[in-house]
Amino acid sequence: MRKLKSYMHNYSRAILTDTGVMIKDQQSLSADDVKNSPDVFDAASDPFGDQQESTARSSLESTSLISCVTCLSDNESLSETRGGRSLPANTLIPYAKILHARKVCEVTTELSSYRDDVTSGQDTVPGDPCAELLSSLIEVTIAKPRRQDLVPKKLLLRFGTTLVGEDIVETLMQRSYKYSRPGKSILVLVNPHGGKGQAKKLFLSKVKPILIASNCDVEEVDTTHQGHAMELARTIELDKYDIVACASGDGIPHEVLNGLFQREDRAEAFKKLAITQLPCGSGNAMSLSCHGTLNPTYAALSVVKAPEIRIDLMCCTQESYKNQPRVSFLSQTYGIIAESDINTEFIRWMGPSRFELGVFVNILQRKKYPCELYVKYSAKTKNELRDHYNFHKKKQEGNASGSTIDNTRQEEIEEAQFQLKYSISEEIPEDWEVVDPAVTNNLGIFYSGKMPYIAPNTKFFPAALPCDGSFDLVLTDARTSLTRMAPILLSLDKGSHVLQPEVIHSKVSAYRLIPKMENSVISVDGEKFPFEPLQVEVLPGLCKTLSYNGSYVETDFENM
Ligand SMILES: Nc1ncnc2c1ncn2[C@@H]1O[C@H](COP(=O)(O)OP(=O)(O)OP(=O)(O)O)[C@@H](O)[C@H]1O
Repeated sequence: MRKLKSYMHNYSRAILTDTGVMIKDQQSLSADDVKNSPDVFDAASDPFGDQQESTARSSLESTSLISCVTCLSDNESLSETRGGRSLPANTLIPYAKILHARKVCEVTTELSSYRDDVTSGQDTVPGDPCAELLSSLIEVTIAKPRRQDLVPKKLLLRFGTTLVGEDIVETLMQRSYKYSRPGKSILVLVNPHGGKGQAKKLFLSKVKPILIASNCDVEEVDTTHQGHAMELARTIELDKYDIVACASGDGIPHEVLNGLFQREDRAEAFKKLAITQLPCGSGNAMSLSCHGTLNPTYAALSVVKAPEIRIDLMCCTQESYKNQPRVSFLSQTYGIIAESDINTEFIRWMGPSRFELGVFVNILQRKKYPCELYVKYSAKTKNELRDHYNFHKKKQEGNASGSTIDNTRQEEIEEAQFQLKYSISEEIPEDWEVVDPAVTNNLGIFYSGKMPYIAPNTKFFPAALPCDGSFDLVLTDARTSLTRMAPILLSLDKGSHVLQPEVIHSKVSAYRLIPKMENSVISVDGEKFPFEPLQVEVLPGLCKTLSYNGSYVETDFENM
């Protein structure tokens, strides 16, 4: 009894605004109300189901509420508290940080022991002030900033008298899920070896609480071996899930997409499931590019809130697996970048800097990676590329401007969309062009990609767009002087390396790469592939994923 009564002392009055919930002031039941109220508010268990923090600590609760809500405010001046235990008036909780809302009486009906033991099955007593208050209180779960992370936090709010009960909850949920649908069913694939063995811990301690607090159905499967995620994706029950979230690096989404690609009902699979990443690995380009973060808690919020978008995939064919092409969502690379990624596995303990070290050493050595390269261009020159980018960016913004997103609409995907236009066994098509052999015989970097960020502070493909039916190709000549290579490498964080005259940057829809070396590395989505000719073509709009702003993270390419 003490627990619920003391909790009730600390609800806040609030109003809905256009951008969020505004806290007006803190309220409490009068001592008389509490004293005279029947034991209808007695609860043996925590009425708000918060197992991590007991409501017995409610005297501390108001303090933590203060810090939580003030942290949510964008405006520092709003964070001043008035009068010790009160919530700061005029504090705004943005809808983007509201995970769930429900009426408190719904919470209490869940406490069957409370109802049965205390009320003997009776409904609330008419005229009882506490009961009336209870029926007007809303439990709102928010994602509260705590240090670097977000943690779920429950608040008890009473809204203005004109909108009460169900309407408030409905309005709150609609505004909080403007671009998404609450309560999604998520299959989480955790690679326990991902991220230097931290992935499982990160998922359980940081991600899962946010997904659960958002009322999502979460099923978790640990991958037990290489290729396991691919096997799982081949047999996933499509009706059961909305999202497959990979608590891993980029390796597990690569496997999931390939598992789905191998299904007989792949059109249905790619239509139904959104594939996303919770950044728990060492390479987390998908999360960086789509959720705009490496922090698993912020990515979890994005998974819950972000709209679904369609992105192009790239389909790879090599002689070794000619009859079963593989899909790539991120990149293919040969030369310096591939060697720096794959051949530095032995210094994995260094984390992402091992890659930079590898690139640096290879560039210092002016190592070259001769090849033949044939390309089907979408935009060959830098000017053409800019036009292509501007056109597709505008088109994409036009599509997204339709205010709220219709979550019930499923884009049709058909088997014909999986059929390749080109075969690696056939001659180079007539409308493809050969890249100047003077460059390809002295190739330094070969990197083709579909997402802007490949690592933190490495905006390698700043002109990448989710669904423009093409992908970016970046090439350099190993003969470029070190004095010219240095500024190129140093501008990778801004993405302006592609503007340097020594960097070849095009948009392509297909290519064939024929290495002219005995031994080197081809890497696809960070995984080592056979060292033999590689043909890649775009498969437009096949993959459904989640992206926090309805596109990739902003790269500012148009202003470069
Ligand atoms: N239980 C397991 N044991 C060993 N390897 C596994 C296991 N589960 C998945 N893998 C493999 O681990 C590889 C890397 O996975 P992931 O991308 O999630 O991790 P990572 O830490 O980011 O590694 P990377 O640096 O390769 O990106 C994948 O090829 C995957 O098949």
